[in-house]
Amino acid sequence: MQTVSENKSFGGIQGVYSHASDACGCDMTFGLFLPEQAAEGPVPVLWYLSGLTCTHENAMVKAGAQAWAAEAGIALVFPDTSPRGEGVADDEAYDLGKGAGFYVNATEKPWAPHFRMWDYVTEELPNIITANFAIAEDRQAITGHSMGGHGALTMAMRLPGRFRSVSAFAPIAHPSQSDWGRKQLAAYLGADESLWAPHDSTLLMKRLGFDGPVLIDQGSKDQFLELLKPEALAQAMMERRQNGTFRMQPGYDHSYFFVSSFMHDHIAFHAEALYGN
Ligand SMILES: N[C@@H](CCC(=O)N[C@@H](CS)C(=O)NCC(=O)O)C(=O)O
Repeated sequence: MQTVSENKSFGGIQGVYSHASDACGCDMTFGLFLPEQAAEGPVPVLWYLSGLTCTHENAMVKAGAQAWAAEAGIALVFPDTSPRGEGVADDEAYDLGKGAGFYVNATEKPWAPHFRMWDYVTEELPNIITANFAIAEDRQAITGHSMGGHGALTMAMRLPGRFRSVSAFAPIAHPSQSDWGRKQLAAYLGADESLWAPHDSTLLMKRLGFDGPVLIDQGSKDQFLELLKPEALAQAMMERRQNGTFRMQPGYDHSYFFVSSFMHDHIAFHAEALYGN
């Protein structure tokens, strides 16, 4: 693992690190904020998964999360959204290929050799951060924005016991029924839609739910509402009687101005779950 940069931030350190990834078969870069409490011993961690077109950097510089994470004594991890590098397949469209890994393990050409973001985020990167930093493995929570909200929700529901709480900002909530989903799941996983279901939060909510608290925020003026399908997830949460809160936030769009407006709420929500018994 190489240190790309380390900057003091709110008493802690905002680092950027790169490493050779076995899962993705290329070099990967991630951001990690460690609060100053990490000097005393392992701290809880909140994963933040980003959306389409993002790298590790967007949320790290625009979500305004470090101040609240420092206050709560929580580390933040900002993974990249896809494999990178010259030998990695890509598409001209912004919503497929690089910057659009959709947090799945691709099985189809030309994506299969590198696009293994599910394994990267759920297996390889957790091992790297717990081996190298003062992170409490038994106190993890996860959140994300848009495609990252989709990743956070699917990981939380499919890995019971891993995360104490899950939240999402404007998640892609029902990708198997959306143009933000059908195209990508077909490209990465093939035409058999039964293989898409484990990557659809609405279907997972109906089938599995989450054994912990859920918080979803969605802007009412989000320009991608028709693609995100928040009402499908809200309905599934009700049907499941899921422990959770779904908030429509009047007037907010899809941007990081929306994400940063509610970041304090999300970190406080996760802190309660992470510091409880
Ligand atoms: N570029 C696309 C939208 C992509 C987009 O909105 N990406 C969101 C996540 S889905 C984002 O976080 N973009 C990067 C940023 O705002 O920093 C478009 O204009 O249609």
